[in-house]
Amino acid sequence: MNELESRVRGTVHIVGAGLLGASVGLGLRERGVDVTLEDLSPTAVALAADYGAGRIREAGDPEPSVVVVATPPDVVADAVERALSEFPNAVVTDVASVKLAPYLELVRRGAPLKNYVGSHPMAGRERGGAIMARADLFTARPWVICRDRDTPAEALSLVEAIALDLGGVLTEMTPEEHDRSVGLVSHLPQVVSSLLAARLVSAEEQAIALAGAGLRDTTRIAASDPELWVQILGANREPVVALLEQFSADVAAFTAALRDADAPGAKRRVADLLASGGRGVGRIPGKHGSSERFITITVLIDDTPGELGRLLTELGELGINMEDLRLEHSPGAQIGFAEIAVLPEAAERAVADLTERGWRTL
Ligand SMILES: NC(=O)C1=CN([C@@H]2O[C@H](COP(=O)(O)OP(=O)(O)OC[C@H]3O[C@@H](n4cnc5c(N)ncnc54)[C@H](O)[C@@H]3O)[C@@H](O)[C@H]2O)C=CC1
Ligand SMILES: O=C(O)C(=O)Cc1ccc(O)cc1
Repeated sequence: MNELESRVRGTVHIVGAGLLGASVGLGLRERGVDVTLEDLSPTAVALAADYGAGRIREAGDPEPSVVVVATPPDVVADAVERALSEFPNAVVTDVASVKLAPYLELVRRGAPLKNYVGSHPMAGRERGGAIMARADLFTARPWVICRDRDTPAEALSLVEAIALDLGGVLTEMTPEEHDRSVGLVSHLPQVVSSLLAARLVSAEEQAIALAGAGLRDTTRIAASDPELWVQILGANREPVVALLEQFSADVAAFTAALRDADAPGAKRRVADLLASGGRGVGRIPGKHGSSERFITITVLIDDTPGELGRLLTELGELGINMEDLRLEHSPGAQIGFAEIAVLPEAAERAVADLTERGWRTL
């Protein structure tokens, strides 16, 4: 294995060896860090060890310098409290999707929180378990750190070292700021996506057959684990309920305007609401963390072996820097669509060069 340098000193112990725990373990192992694993489920911990996320912790192992709690949110406070008492010299962090409820619970129990620094990597997948883990899950993704006024610098820097080793982009917030923010950018989208996708359950087959990228884009996260999300939403209900109430008011205003679309001013209300959606999308950070937008060129590719490879080779030959790539299949047709994102200034030349080489673009 080609080992990279690590900023982490000592052993990292991971409690909860599922998607997040095993991904942290895999990334740190790639950098040569000594990682030990623990899970309530013997199968889960053995799986994570088999995938290379670390070794199962045994009696007599050295005390870790850092403990990463990656259990489901409802037992995070238990696991953090236990780690703080079992390893009094270690820094304990967690990766739970909510930050205020576990923190308040730890305060309520009177846990010694000097060595606890809550954190949350903004990266995940729709399905849990070590089998879905990836060493590069956190690359270029925000990693929120909730430090306290009393957090010692060494404790903070150990948690930051893990986040940075895994390619995360550090962001400091209070637990309240964190929960309000993820309520908007992660929890509300989850509910909206799930409810939208739920409309499809009883839909006619012929309607579903017409579905394309628009529906897929707006429902991708609806396939997420309901059990995890019941916990996340329950723990962050206050901000999420407020956001859902605002969202419901928007839906009601939109519905009223559309119902009376011929009334004076109604078309403008519909247009304004749609346009504000466009402005919102424009604020979502792009691949490089800025709100720079790319232009997507769609290239038609025959559904034959090697066609995509040929396209990628030719893009390289033409010196076209691809910022993102997505593949779509046309239902029922022997054709695929390669959606290539490029910088706006490169788009015109890319289309011209590809067309000259015989590619069909949309
Ligand atoms: N799934 C996602 O996309 C993301 C999840 N998170 C957070 O990461 C944490 C873990 O989530 P996932 O890895 O997706 O779940 P997961 O279900 O893949 O893994 C959780 C693991 O914790 C184990 N576990 C449960 N209770 C335990 C206990 N008391 N002691 C030790 N192990 C225990 C389970 O057996 C399981 O293997 C959650 O707090 C979640 O909010 C954070 C970012 C993204
Ligand atoms: O799909 C996405 O945008 C995600 O990155 C998913 C996700 C789910 C839960 C989290 O706590 C953080 C991230």
